Amino acid sequence: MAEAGFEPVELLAALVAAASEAHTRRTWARRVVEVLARALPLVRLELGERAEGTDEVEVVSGAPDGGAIATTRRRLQEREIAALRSGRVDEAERRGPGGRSRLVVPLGGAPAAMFVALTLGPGGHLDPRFAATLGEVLFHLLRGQEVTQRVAELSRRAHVENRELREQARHGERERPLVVRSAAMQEVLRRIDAVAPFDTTVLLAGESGTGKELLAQRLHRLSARGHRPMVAINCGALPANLVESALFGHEAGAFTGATRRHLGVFERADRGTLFLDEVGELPLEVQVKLLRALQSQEFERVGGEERVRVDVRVIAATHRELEPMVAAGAFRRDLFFRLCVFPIRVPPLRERTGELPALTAALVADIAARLKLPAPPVPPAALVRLARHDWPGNVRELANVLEAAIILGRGATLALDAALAVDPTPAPAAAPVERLDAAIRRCITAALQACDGRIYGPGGAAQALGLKPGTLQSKMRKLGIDREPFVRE
Ligand SMILES: Nc1ncnc2c1ncn2[C@@H]1O[C@H](COP(=O)(O)OP(=O)(O)OP(=O)(O)O)[C@@H](O)[C@H]1O
Repeated sequence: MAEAGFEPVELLAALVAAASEAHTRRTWARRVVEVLARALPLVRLELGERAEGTDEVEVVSGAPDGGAIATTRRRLQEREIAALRSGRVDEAERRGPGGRSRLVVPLGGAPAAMFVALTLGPGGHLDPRFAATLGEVLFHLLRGQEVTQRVAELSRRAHVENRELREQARHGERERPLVVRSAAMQEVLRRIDAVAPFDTTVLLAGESGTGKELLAQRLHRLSARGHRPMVAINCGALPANLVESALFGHEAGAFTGATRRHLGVFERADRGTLFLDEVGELPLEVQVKLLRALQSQEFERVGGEERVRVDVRVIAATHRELEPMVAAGAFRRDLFFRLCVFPIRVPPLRERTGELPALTAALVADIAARLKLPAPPVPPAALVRLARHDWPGNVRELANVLEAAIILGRGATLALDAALAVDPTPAPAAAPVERLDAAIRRCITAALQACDGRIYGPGGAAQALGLKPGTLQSKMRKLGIDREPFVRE
């Protein structure tokens, strides 16, 4: 059965050759349009798929001569519904000058969920029986395209996951064991361990350097996703125009310089954990996109139309108080509630100075090993010196000071005085206005040092400060000052 102007068998062979290895529906549609347009006066091709349980259809459509392929959603037309129900080709002709015909070819038998609609220009005609055969071929090509797409997707995911896990393993070698001694941090750990097995979103709030990322790593490791990657992004480290692409990725050509498709952290963390560090720094316009992605676990890459579906567990961290930001309109209330499902406050180091001896010992051992130097001993006087400091940069600052002290003492001694002398953090005493609690801390630690950690009795710290021992102890509790490092046998 030959059609005017083309050889059906050749047409079908050309379709199979062109469309069998298309990776996406859009490429598939583009290739089918190109081949059909060589044989028929094709004006437009639509590939429709009925959205389950609705009278709506997702349409991928394209026209010949390099016309763009578009994806839309619309209501099904009466004739399309009838064709899908019967599984039979429907042909509608519009008469008059420039009259066109439109064939709706159901795919996959009756009732069908998919169709291809061909709009043909004047003189275009397709025998309905040939159109039905064409439908069968297109249906099988489409199934093939879906398999190709799935295989490509699985291979891409395996590749990404592999890379992330390798990266994580490299990072893990450097990951410090968490040192926790104080009651406050033990409570933090209890909360982390309790929420870990669930996919609940966790918000870690605490000053910079308090160990939020280390805690997020523990949370991830203890979760069912622990063997998959945890991908971290610092939302404050990128200019606003790049944050969106860092989160959701971009397609090639999305903006100047985007030469290749780039996967964002959402995709890289698929089936693992996404750690959104410094979430309070997110620009408002990105906050709304983040909220949508968190709600639906779906998003579009920048410059792309394809919806990407992921399965991520989110841990967010902030050194800023988000609630005042919400009140000031700098952080979206809805996003705040989305993130603040299970908040955990990580106390600053100055509220848990009791941990200093254990933390210092662990950090000195860890840093010395990394520097390939012997670990110097930590004399009690060094601990006293450390306990007097306010640690605005928390454990990170402590680690930095210890690293400098190990280097300056060449691994033999801990050259703390020299290290603290080069500490770029302005000492509270040098600041023009000192915070009241910092000043009180200084007085108390100085008295404890002078009294060898003794509180009661004559020559005790309470007497030296002119306070009742009970009052001193309550102030120490409030400021998290521990007397242990000052005690001398
Ligand atoms: N409890 C702890 N035990 C051992 N090391 C710790 C502890 N807390 C923090 N650290 C170390 O201190 C440094 C800072 O920790 P981390 O990066 O987790 O803090 P953060 O709160 O996420 O900081 P930021 O808000 O600036 O990102 C890291 O080197 C980490 O290994």
